[in-house]
Amino acid sequence: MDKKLLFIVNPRAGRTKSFAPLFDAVACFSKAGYLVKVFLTEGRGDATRAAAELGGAYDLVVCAGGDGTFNEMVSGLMQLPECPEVGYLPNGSTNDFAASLHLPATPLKAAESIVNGHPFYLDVGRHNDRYFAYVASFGAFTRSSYSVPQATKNALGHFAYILEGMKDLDSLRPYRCRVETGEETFEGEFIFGAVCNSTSLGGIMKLDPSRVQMDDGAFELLLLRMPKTAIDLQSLIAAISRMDYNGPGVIFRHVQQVTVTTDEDLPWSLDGEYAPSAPRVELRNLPGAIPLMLCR
Ligand SMILES: Nc1ncnc2c1ncn2[C@@H]1O[C@H](COP(=O)(O)OP(=O)(O)OP(=O)(O)O)[C@@H](O)[C@H]1O
Repeated sequence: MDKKLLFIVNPRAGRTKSFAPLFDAVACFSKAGYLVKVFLTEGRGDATRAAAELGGAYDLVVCAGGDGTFNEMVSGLMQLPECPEVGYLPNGSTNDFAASLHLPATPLKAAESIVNGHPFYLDVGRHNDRYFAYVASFGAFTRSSYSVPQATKNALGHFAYILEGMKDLDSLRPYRCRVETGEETFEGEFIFGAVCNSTSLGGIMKLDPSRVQMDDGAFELLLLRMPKTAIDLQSLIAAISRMDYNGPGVIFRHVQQVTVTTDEDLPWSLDGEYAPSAPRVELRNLPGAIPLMLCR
C-alpha cells in the first residue's frame, strides 16, 4: 500500500514565486511511493492547523516555506500524541535554520534527501505554551525580524535584519530582566537574549558550529548586556563577529532550561515570528522531539 505524505506549502514564502521546483519535489515523492496530499496555506496559523489536524493520519509530513512555515508545522506536530516522520523543503527568504542543518537548497534535492534520508531526532524548544525549532529571542536584533514587512524581507533577505538590528547606541533598547538557568542567575539590562539550537541567528550572528549540537537536549543561551558607551557597543559587535563569547557583556552557556522574568513589555521572536510579552517565560528543551528525515 502507498505511504501517505502531507505536503504543506506556503505559496508566499521566499523570493521566487514559481511552483515548478515544488512540482519536481512532488514528482520525487510520488516516485518514492508516496501518495501526496498538497495543502496550500492561506495565512498565519494554517500550517500549524494542518499539521495538528491532519498530520496524525500521514506517514510523513513535509513543509515547503521559510523558517516561519517550519515553525508553524512543528508547532502543529507537537500537539499530536505521536510525531510522524518530518521533512523540510527550505523555500523562504533567509532559511537560516535550513542552512544550520545543511539541508539542500533546491526543493528537488531537498525532496531526494528526505525520501533517501534517515531520521535525525531534532530537539524542539518550548516557550510557555508555544514552540520553536531553532531560536527564541528578545531584544535588539529581534524586533526587526518581525517588524520588517514581508515584501522587504523577501527583497532584502538578511540585510533587512542587519540594517534594522544594529544601528547605534540610541536605537538600542535595554530590557531589565532576570534570567535563570537552574544553575545560575543573570540580572540586569540586556539588549539581546536568545535561546537557540542553531548556528545562525537572523543571518547576522553566527554561533561557532563546533559548539552547537541540534540533537543534544541542550540549548545555547546567549545574553548581551546593554553597552554603556558607543565604544563598548563597537567592541561588543566586534566580539560577536569574531564568535568570541568571553568578552565583557557577553554571556554564553549551554543550558537545558531558562526562565526569564521581567516587569517590562518584552516581546519575543520564535524562529522569526512574533510572540507577545509575558511576565514569566519558561523555555524548555524537548529532546529529540522531531524525527527530521535527511541525508547526512
Ligand atoms: N498564503 C499566504 N499568504 C501570506 N502569508 C502566508 C500565507 N501562508 C502562510 N503565510 C505566512 O507567511 C509568513 C512567513 O512565512 P515564512 O517564514 O515561511 O517565509 P519567509 O518569511 O519568506 O522565510 P524566512 O522566515 O525564512 O525569511 C508566516 O508567518 C506564515 O504564517
